[in-house]
Amino acid sequence: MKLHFTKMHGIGNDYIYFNCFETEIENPEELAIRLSDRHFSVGGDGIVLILPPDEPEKADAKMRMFNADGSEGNMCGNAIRCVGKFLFDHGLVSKTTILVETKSGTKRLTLSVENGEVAAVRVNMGKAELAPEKIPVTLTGDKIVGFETTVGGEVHKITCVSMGNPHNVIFTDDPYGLDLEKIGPGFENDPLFPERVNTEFVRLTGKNELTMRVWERGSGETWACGTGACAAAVAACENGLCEKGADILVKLRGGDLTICYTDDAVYMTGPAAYAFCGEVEV
Ligand SMILES: N[C@@H](CCC[C@H](N)C(=O)O)C(=O)O
Repeated sequence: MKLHFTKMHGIGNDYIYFNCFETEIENPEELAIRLSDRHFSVGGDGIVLILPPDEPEKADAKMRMFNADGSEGNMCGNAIRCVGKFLFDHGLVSKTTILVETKSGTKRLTLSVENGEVAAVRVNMGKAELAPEKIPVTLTGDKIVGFETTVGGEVHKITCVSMGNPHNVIFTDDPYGLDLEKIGPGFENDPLFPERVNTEFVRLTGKNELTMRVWERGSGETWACGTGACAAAVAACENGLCEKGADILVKLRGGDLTICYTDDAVYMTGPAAYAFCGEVEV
């Protein structure tokens, strides 16, 4: 059986998208593992299903995302911008404010359309959760901010944030000097994080400007992570490095995102792009 796919990326965080308004995908976990392989298949950081909403009166579409190891993520910031662009370009919605159901709640997307093209997508990513049990991280207290502990076999100051999925933020002088392939798995699988964790390695590089790399649970190093950029901005504000309520420029391997952290919600703005489309035998 052949499946039509669209490969899209949000600043280099690339997923294989399936239009599930038309096609039913069985066993997405297994498909994610198979198709994400960059040597023997399409290649990507995982797969994303664009589905009809569970509650059509309340949302326009639903998204499910699967990491390259087949695990399902609750939320994906870069993918949801691509989903917004896909829905608009394929006539599945004809408006620029779109509601998309995810495993971590319904998110509101605002599309900036210039000459018929989606130039950028702003997403209300919901409230950042800092309570340890919401991450989850096996530490106690109201929040874990700049807390010194052993993780991945070494002592680090960690800041933990949930953006629907778990994030652990480390401030470091030289994110690009780190051997993430070597140290990433130690963070991801540390018993401090019972559901594993995404880890951001972040440096303050200007006023309200951060430079980061990310090691994602289930996919390894990716060129960008939308929820990770939000977590980095939240952590920077909580550690007194950036301003709450201001636009924070987050520079990732594949490009830039603008993040704004408020008490009620975190807002993420960035691009979404097509790479190619095709058919794959499954
Ligand atoms: N790349 C994503 C996050 C994908 C999910 C993550 N690896 C998880 O399992 O928590 C983003 O852009 O937010």
